[in-house]
Amino acid sequence: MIIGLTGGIASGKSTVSTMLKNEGIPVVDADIVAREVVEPGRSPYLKIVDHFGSTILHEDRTINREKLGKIVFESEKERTVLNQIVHPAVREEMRLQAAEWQKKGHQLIVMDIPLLIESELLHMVDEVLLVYVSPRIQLDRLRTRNNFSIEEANQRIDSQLPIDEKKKFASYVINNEGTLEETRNQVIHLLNEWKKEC
Ligand SMILES: CC(C)(COP(=O)(O)OP(=O)(O)OC[C@H]1O[C@@H](n2cnc3c(N)ncnc32)[C@H](O)[C@@H]1O)[C@@H](O)C(=O)NCCC(=O)NCCS
Ligand SMILES: Nc1ncnc2c1ncn2[C@@H]1O[C@H](COP(=O)(O)OP(=O)(O)OP(=O)(O)O)[C@@H](O)[C@H]1O
Repeated sequence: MIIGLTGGIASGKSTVSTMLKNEGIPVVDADIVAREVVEPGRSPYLKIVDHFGSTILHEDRTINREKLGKIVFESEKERTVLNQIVHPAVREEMRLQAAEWQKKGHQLIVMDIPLLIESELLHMVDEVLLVYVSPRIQLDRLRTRNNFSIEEANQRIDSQLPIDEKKKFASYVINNEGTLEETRNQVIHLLNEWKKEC
């Protein structure tokens, strides 16, 4: 069974995926894969430099994610260009990684995909697990973690489907508004449920 783990930016996907990994569940993480496929020399990297120019590079020619982030979260048009370059490579690599885990005998695999619903990737997973926090908590945690102004944080939140809309697509919801211990208890409860199904 492949579980798609999703949620809004800074809702706690990485927090939950770390808890799942600690319980021995393989997690394929779209954010990590999206970093790997834009390493210098890879095809998406070349396309990004071609479109956005070398001003978005650090001196060592790696991508300056802060600069690129500023451009794409200020412009839907530029974000669409970046998504069209990066997403096909991310999807392909994630499929390969999930297949590797299946070959090793794992029956339960989690794919952590922030844009699972927006990018119409629901066909890649059997069930959707949403990590939920209220929009207020989401804004506060995002601002604190990234040191963003309200405007910068809202740009990123507004680039995604609102978290309350995402809830409608979920078969399971973890409420991450409380303590980490409360979240961990929900993770363990779900794992027990899934293990019965596998
Ligand atoms: C814009 C980039 C350079 C900013 O990099 P940065 O290191 O600051 O952020 P990071 O990659 O860790 O992403 C943090 C979060 O931002 C959100 N986010 C990232 N990309 C997007 C996007 N294209 N649209 C909406 N939200 C996004 C997600 O919630 C993600 O978890 C980077 O996010 C990127 O290359 N995005 C395009 C690829 C993508 O869509 N990744 C998301 C999973 S496929
Ligand atoms: N239950 C919690 N209580 C307090 N802080 C939390 C809790 N869960 C997560 N956080 C904090 O909120 C922030 C966002 O969490 P996390 O990085 O897990 O979110 P994410 O959904 O993976 O983010 P992104 O979309 O950017 O990848 C982090 O700073 C994290 O430490």
